[in-house]
Amino acid sequence: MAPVLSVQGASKRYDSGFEALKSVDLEIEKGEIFALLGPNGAGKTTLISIICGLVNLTEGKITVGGHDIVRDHRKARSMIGLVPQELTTDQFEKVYDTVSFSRGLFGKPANPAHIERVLKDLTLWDKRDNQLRTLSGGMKRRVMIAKALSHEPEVLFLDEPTAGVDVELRRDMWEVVRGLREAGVTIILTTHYLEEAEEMADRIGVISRGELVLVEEKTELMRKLGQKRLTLLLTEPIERVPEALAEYGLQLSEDGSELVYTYDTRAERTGITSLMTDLRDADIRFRDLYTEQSSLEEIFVNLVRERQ
Ligand SMILES: Nc1ncnc2c1ncn2[C@@H]1O[C@H](COP(=O)(O)OP(=O)(O)OP(=O)(O)O)[C@@H](O)[C@H]1O
Repeated sequence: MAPVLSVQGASKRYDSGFEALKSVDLEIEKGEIFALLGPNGAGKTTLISIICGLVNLTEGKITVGGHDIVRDHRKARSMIGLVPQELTTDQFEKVYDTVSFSRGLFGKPANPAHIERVLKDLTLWDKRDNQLRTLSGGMKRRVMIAKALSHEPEVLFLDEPTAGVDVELRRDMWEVVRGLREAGVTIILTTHYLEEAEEMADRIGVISRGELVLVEEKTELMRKLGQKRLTLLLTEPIERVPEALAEYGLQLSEDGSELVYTYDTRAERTGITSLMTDLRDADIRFRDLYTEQSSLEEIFVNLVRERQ
């Protein structure tokens, strides 16, 4: 199946001469949730803005639903919904009116049944006659999503959907996004919250200094790049790690009762078997052990650091 979004060799040089994007290639399949991660200034907003037609492409080719974003701008744009970070709506307007007005901006004929479905999906139907200023922050965010969905786009961009919201609202937003995916919408979100990417995305792209340094299935990314930590709870505390075990780079807890061994799950040999033998030879015994996989956050920090 043809990808719903195709980005080929996309580069952006701002008038200042600054190269904000360097030949980015990316394909998004229909129905995916794709998370674009990157530190401040990495180029996330630039990429989204180009796809949405807000910033001009310097080089490359981008299609949305097969439509070229430059040559066939209107068609491409009509397939995209964009939920900006900021709430940009007249606070005195009513929910229903602002959502159906957004649809009109795309030159689409009125479709009350669609607006009703969108509002119901986002549990806004009961609030349809409320002025926006009377809604909670979470409800206002839902209205922004409803507006972006009003013209039946195939791809929805969410720019930092949960920036600065509390934990409860964040979980609520995740539910909304999952529901949208079930309804067949392809979702591309940018986030600083790794927990968010870890929780929701099917695939993750990491952008750093204008380069898409990695695109990977989330589970594969965790598996491939993840380091594991093996913690041994010692029977008797020790004062220091014996010289004979130096090669393992073990970390001893302050009270001397836990030893931590970090190993790479990608490596052919993890070194665990020989560590066990060497521990026995050094007469270090343990009463229990557990392993932990590093979080996406650690993976991400390591990856970006490697590139700097
Ligand atoms: N109009 C512009 N002219 C010149 N440089 C720009 C312009 N807009 C953005 N940049 C630069 O391009 C780089 C990428 O910016 P962009 O906003 O795409 O980053 P981002 O990944 O979205 O960051 P954030 O997470 O902070 O939103 C930054 O270094 C920024 O200063």
